[in-house]
Amino acid sequence: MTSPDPSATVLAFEQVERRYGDAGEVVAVGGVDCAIAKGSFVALVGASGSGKSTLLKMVNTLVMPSGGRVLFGGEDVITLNQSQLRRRVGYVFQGIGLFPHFSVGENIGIGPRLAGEALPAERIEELLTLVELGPEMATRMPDELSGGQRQRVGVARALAGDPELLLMDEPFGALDPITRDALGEKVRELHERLGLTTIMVTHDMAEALLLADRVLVMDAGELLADCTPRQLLMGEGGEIAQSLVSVPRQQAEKLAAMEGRLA
Ligand SMILES: Nc1ncnc2c1ncn2[C@@H]1O[C@H](COP(=O)(O)OP(=O)(O)OP(=O)(O)O)[C@@H](O)[C@H]1O
Repeated sequence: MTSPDPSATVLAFEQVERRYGDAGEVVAVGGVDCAIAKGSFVALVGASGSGKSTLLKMVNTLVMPSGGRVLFGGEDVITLNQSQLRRRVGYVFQGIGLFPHFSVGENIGIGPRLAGEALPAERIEELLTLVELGPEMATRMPDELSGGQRQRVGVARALAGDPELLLMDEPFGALDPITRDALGEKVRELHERLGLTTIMVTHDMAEALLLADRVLVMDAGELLADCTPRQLLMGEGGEIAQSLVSVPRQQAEKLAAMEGRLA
């Protein structure tokens, strides 16, 4: 496993804030400070509405901060060339977001195409292979795919520009648990193989503990905990983080108790 390199910060949030409403009364993200090391796989967890998506969207400027800065490779993202930024940052959207009237191959190549470059068929095939889909999928339409296959296409599309950073917003939310597990492991393997830095938003603490090497917990726009899975399992991170950890823990305990009764 490639270990994260704490000496090389690839992404830094400096007092990042995003407010909504005429008077800025809705605080979606309220002053987040955090540095992400090159090569790390970070899970961003927290209740619905805690600001996870907003924080992620400020990295590739889909949302602009109301205050503070997001630095990518040491530079403020809003000063970077936007099409280059979109190439360097792969984004897997919540709810997949494939274009229904474009084929799978066209969906995968949409980022480079918007930047004026057509992806060759071999590259599309290579990207499909990376996510374990056959080359024949390139000509299919999104509604001819299963949810898991669509999500694989979403990952292939995010990887099309050879990104340094992969952002995933609740990528496996709508999938059955078996497909979800398989895709999670696939993404972790691609993270290692392609030398990526990855941030994944998830509601599922078990998924975060199993896949990530660092877990950030958000609540009401604030970063409440920044722990390794081991630290969380040892009881660190505070009350809200521990209430999230207690969900998979109690499930595991109930299953173990059932197994005990069956034995
Ligand atoms: N465009 C917007 N206008 C007004 N309020 C917004 C807007 N986008 C987000 N918000 C508010 O900001 C807060 C954080 O939203 P955000 O989508 O970042 O949360 P989240 O943690 O990603 O939630 P979920 O897990 O449900 O996707 C919420 O209260 C939300 O209603």
